[in-house]
Amino acid sequence: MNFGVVGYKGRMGTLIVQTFKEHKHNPVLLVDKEVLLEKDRPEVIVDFSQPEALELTLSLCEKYNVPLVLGTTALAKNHFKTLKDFSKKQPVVQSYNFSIGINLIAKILAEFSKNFEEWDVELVEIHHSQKKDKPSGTAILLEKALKREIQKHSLRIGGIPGEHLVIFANEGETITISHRAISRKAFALGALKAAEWVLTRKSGFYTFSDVLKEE
Ligand SMILES: NC(=O)C1=CN([C@@H]2O[C@H](COP(=O)(O)OP(=O)(O)OC[C@H]3O[C@@H](n4cnc5c(N)ncnc54)[C@H](O)[C@@H]3O)[C@@H](O)[C@H]2O)C=CC1
Ligand SMILES: O=C(O)C1=N[C@H](C(=O)O)C[C@H](O)C1
Repeated sequence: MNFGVVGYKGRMGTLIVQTFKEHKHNPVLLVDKEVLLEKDRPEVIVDFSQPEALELTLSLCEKYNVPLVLGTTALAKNHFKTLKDFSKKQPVVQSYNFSIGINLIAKILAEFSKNFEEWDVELVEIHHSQKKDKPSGTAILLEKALKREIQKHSLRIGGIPGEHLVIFANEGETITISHRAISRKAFALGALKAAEWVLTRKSGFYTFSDVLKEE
């Protein structure tokens, strides 16, 4: 497929271009701050950048009439509204975490949310010191899965690609559900799976769990 990447100079953008190329896909549209390289028409656009880029990203999706895979975090309500409006025309896959492991944990939390009602719960998320937002998008995703408010603690140290711990405790015991991304490749491969999948879809707003459901 011919693909486009917004944020192509970043940690994730660089790896997405590399990973997609390894799977024989061609980067034809590369976008970053003050850079727009248009070689050909993309069939899908992948955005791992900053929320401020979303307007430009959606205008490019409109221009080429193509779907979007969106990994950018720290989106506000108005961004979701714009995305949902756009998804009436073209499919959108949005996820704050494109790893298989986190999406499995979200499924477990959703399934057992009732069993944990009487337990205390807090979440610790640990990321590299360059990360701009806190709490992480994944912390928000996991809170939504559990269907209750979670106290969140954010650490920004070193080069850690991403670690999340959901800690439950009652008077006599604790349960910790944890996930560590040991490489950003996990997210890049997830974005690739989503990009290949979204080409087979009609319009609609999807998450990465929808992509994984159909495997
Ligand atoms: N959903 C997921 O699985 C994952 C999501 N992320 C998210 O992806 C985003 C990018 O993360 P990193 O690559 O680590 O950050 P980064 O800072 O290394 O890269 C971001 C890139 O976007 C560019 N950018 C910023 N504003 C822009 C704009 N207005 N227009 C065009 N380009 C713009 C920057 O110049 C930079 O090259 C963050 O929101 C992060 O939280 C990161 C990893 C996994
Ligand atoms: O910025 C990152 O690096 C990451 N961002 C996502 C998040 O905010 O949850 C996903 C992953 O944890 C890495």
